[in-house]
Amino acid sequence: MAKSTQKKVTPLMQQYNAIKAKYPDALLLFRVGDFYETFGDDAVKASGILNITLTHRNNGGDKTELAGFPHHSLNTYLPKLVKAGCRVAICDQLEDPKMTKKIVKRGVTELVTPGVALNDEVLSAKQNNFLGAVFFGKRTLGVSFLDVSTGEYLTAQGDEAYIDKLLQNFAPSEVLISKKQKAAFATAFGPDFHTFFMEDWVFKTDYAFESLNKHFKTNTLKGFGVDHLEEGIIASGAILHYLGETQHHKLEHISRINRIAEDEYVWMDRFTIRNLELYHTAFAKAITLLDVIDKTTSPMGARLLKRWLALPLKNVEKIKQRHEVVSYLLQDEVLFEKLRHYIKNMGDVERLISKVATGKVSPREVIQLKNSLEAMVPIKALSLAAKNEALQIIGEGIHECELLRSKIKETLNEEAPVAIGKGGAIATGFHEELDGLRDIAFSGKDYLDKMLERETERTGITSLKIASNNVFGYYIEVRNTHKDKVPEEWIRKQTLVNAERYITEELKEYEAKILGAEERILGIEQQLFSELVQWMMQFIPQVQHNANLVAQLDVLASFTQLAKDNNYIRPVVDDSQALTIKEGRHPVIEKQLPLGESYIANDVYLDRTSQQMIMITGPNMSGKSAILRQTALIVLLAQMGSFVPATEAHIGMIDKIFTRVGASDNISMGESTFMVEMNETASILNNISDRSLVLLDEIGRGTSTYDGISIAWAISEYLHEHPGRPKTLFATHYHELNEMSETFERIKNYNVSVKELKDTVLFLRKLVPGGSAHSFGIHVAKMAGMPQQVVRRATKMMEKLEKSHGSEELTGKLKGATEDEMQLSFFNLDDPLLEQIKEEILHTDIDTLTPVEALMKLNEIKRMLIKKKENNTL
Ligand SMILES: Nc1ncnc2c1ncn2[C@@H]1O[C@H](COP(=O)(O)OP(=O)(O)OP(=O)(O)O)[C@@H](O)[C@H]1O
Repeated sequence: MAKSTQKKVTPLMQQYNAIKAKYPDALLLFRVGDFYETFGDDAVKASGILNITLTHRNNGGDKTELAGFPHHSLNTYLPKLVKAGCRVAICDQLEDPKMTKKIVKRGVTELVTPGVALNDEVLSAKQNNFLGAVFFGKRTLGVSFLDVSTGEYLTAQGDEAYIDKLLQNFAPSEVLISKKQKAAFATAFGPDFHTFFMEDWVFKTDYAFESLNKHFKTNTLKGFGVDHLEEGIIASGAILHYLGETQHHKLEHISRINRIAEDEYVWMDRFTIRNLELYHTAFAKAITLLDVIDKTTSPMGARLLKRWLALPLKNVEKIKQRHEVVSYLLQDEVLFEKLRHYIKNMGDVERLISKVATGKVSPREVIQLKNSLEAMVPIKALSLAAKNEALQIIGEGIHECELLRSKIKETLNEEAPVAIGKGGAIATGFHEELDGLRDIAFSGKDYLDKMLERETERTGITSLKIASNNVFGYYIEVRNTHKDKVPEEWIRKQTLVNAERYITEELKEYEAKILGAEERILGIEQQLFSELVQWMMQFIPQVQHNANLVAQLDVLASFTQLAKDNNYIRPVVDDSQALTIKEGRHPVIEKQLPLGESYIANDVYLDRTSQQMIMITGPNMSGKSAILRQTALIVLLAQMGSFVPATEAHIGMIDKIFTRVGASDNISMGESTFMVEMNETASILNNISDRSLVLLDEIGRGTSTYDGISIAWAISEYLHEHPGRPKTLFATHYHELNEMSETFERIKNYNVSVKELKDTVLFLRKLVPGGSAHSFGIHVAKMAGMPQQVVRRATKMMEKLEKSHGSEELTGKLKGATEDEMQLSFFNLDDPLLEQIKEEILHTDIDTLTPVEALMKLNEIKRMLIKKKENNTL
């Protein structure tokens, strides 16, 4: 393309080149007549993604690639381009080609990017589509999220782990970053986000505060409770700037900005969210918790449920309120069914009202909005009548929007079309002139018949005919036999062999009217509709408020349905410190068991005084992970306000949930699996509180057995001795860890029971007190279909190993290591290298050392020792 500009270029291509130069990183859809065309590299890309024909046009001697599609197919093709990750600039004709002799004026009217989309085909009903921005400040990081399709605008700031967690929760489709911080972002959050880099000056404090105040028409952001979040606001400012750049200027629906209040929600880091498979899984087809619990019937409800799942509450009173509502709805079946019925019939009010704000709403959608608002009237009445405080509060909050509804009703036709240009949007009786024009345009035949009748009677001519043709327009035809009866005022237009054609004053007027009528009808309809939409803007906050309340009702009704369908019970969440779950089940696994099999429920009890840590041993596949995860999921469900899969659950409020799975699948990231595992674990050890729930699954698995056991032992010891006394479940293959309960009083051993048959094991999946004697990996290998030969050989090898390296030997050593013995013997050696190591350790300030640093140091020492060993053997 660049080359072609130097040669002789057509005016159209000159215009194209000028516009393209302004949007170099976007795919430009260039409207030419009835088509959107793409040229050059854009054409190659578009034809590949859209599977449309790529042709060439000879452009001043240069061959330029060309691919296009009809303009009315934009809704089909645009989503495909955006979903493929393209930024798409839509360049339209800004004037009517008929009105100009020169080249039509064109300009970009919208830049659609993955994070800024309003098109229903690009959006998914059940999911928010967030645009994110991240700013690395000197003290802290700022983050902001905006869903332009719903108007939700959020900000927060905190350390890297917190921002990481939020990015995971809100899963933005696009993240804005300053060009200068490109590398910092990639290092901190990895390569998985769709990013866009902007000039550094956009990320400035003054500019951000100014932009937000200007947008909200405020002098300060204090009213939103975000004015102290400087880094967060910088990120939010970048988002507003980006909206301007992408030609999104109608943003009335973004009426407030909210702080994501970190302290109100249960902390879960990204590993935990991933491990618990809350809303995404490692395998695309696997079922998530969200899939199982989502019984919402409105898109707003579905989106809010995901938010509640990502941000479970810590406030015991609020949690209780939600449980109250579910209890109430369970017991008042009639109310519940009615509420569900009305919510189900509701459109996506939140997105509909955003479309009003952005001026992209169609007449049919306005009718949908009205119908949804009508459904809110009974919802309000039902909620108010309920004998439940939380429901009543919701009922009180719902605006009936009567004025809005009646105005829409009187303005629009109930059967309004999808596009205003199709006509018939405005209701009959709303606009006198419009009605008159419609009469003329649509009841023309009737009018002419009446005129014919009148003129026949007046003139006494029996064979009169009124018709029209392209050349002469409307006329009255008189056969020659009646020529003498023609009134004087009729003007002759055309003479035929047997007849004369005339025009009358009335017919002339009628003709003028009818010719302009259709065009005029469309003009008036368009104007009335845009006046209506403009007028509706004042109701945006009310409608958004309603949408939010209905979303809450929908989620609470969804919890009710879930409890009904799956036999969940009401948990007790309070400020106590213990966790009691009786006959708990895994909400996802229990739905996936083969027909005829039932889930084996298990009890779990944890507290800070007698049973702080449970060491769960058991063979592979016995159900250890399931017990760990179900415990976390039950706590999560309870604290988001849902009932839980158990027969009893008493939960002393949990403020943080950590889960770690050994040897997770991060090998592809390049770090050694073990190091990743240790990094992940270290971040737990640094963040635990006295209300934390820690789940460790096979930690230490990523290294050799001895290393693994030592690490697992050290971590357990640390957690036991930590003043927070976090409640911990530790699943492990290493039955050697059972020895710990002898030394550490709050560690208790349990195992997932199995029955050993002649040469196989039967999984009973029951958690019972006591450790297990050995692991059963070989049995599982056999079950998995390993050849007999391999299984036999493995059994032999194990027997041999157990004889020569009794596991008692190892645990004995480990226990001994807690005394000073080993350290003394180590430091007594007077080798120069060991002397160096000794100095190194003595100069280490243990109080300020993080667990990761400790591991690095240990690794360093190990390397020195290995080197020495190699030198000695040489
Ligand atoms: N309580 C239960 N009732 C019925 N089936 C269960 C139960 N617990 C687990 N299962 C089934 O057993 C499978 C293995 O469970 P799980 O992954 O928890 O075992 P594990 O002991 O952690 O194994 P590994 O040590 O190999 O990780 C599950 O996928 C599930 O299908």
